[in-house]
Amino acid sequence: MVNVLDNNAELNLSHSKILIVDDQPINIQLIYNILSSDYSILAATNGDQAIEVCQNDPPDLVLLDVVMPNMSGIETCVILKQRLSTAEIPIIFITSCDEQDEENDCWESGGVDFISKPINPITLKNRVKAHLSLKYQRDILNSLVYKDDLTTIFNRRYFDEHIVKVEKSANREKVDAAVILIDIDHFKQFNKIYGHIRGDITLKEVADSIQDALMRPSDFVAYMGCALFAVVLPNTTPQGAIEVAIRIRRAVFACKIAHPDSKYKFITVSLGVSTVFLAQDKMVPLLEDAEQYLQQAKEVGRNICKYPKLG
Ligand SMILES: Nc1nc2c(ncn2[C@@H]2O[C@H](COP(=O)(O)OP(=O)(O)OP(=O)(O)O)[C@@H](O)[C@H]2O)c(=O)[nH]1
Repeated sequence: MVNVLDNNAELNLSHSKILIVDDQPINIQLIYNILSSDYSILAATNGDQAIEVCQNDPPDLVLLDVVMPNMSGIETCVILKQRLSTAEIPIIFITSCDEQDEENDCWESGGVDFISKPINPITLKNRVKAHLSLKYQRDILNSLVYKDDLTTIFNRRYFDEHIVKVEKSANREKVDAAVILIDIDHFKQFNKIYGHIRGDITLKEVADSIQDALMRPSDFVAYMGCALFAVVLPNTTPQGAIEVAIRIRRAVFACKIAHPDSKYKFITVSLGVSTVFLAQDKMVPLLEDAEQYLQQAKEVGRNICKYPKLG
């Protein structure tokens, strides 16, 4: 069990990644010189680039210049806070202005702190360390609350809380989203043959192969209990979701975990895919829908994906 209140937390901060966002390369260089001996540094010279980096390679902290051409730091922060995959990244503003209005904008847009220019290296180092420590401790708490002990992937509680956000955001922004339900076939029999300890190891192996089949940082898989897994794919077309489901089915089969009582002779999974279509005006309960397709997959012989007809 990890000790959340461990005073040695700073030992782990050296793995932290910090994104510096400033339209002036000389300012990036200045901050880089102060922090690069303690942390890994990423850099972006405008808001669009910063958002792209946060989505594809999420940093532990962003140092964001307020005044930038095209998209300001405040606008960039608002977008990062709106998106599910980037909302939790702490943002410290770097500001050259000492007006109260700008300070208020920094807080209101979702920043956790701000540092005034000219930068005092000691202040920068201490603020960064303080916010990384907070994030580190929050990550540990989240992992205790939201991770499944056996499989180490997300648990049912995480799924329940996040599916609501994904469904709402898909309907509000009129983007696609999908859920894939995955059930291990004839697992009762597998436990009977090999025992529960081997069964547990197999659950972990299946969880790992599903996780490895997911390519985007915003995708996630949760263990729902009873050999059932749920994958959530925000911002994914129905066609894309079906491709992921097929990839998962193949990945699990490719593990070649012997199962003498299966007609395929190896552990297989059945999958049900449910999708929210772009611009659809009614809310589709993704989980219930996926459950029906999973049932169909079980009925037609297992080791298969079932999904809605594409229009
Ligand atoms: N080893 C192990 N087994 C578990 C765990 N949780 C649930 N199971 C077993 O997983 C099996 C799930 O069975 P079901 O999904 O109902 O049925 P099945 O035998 O897989 O058959 P089909 O799903 O119809 O292919 C049950 O036998 C549970 O006891 C666990 O944490 N560890």
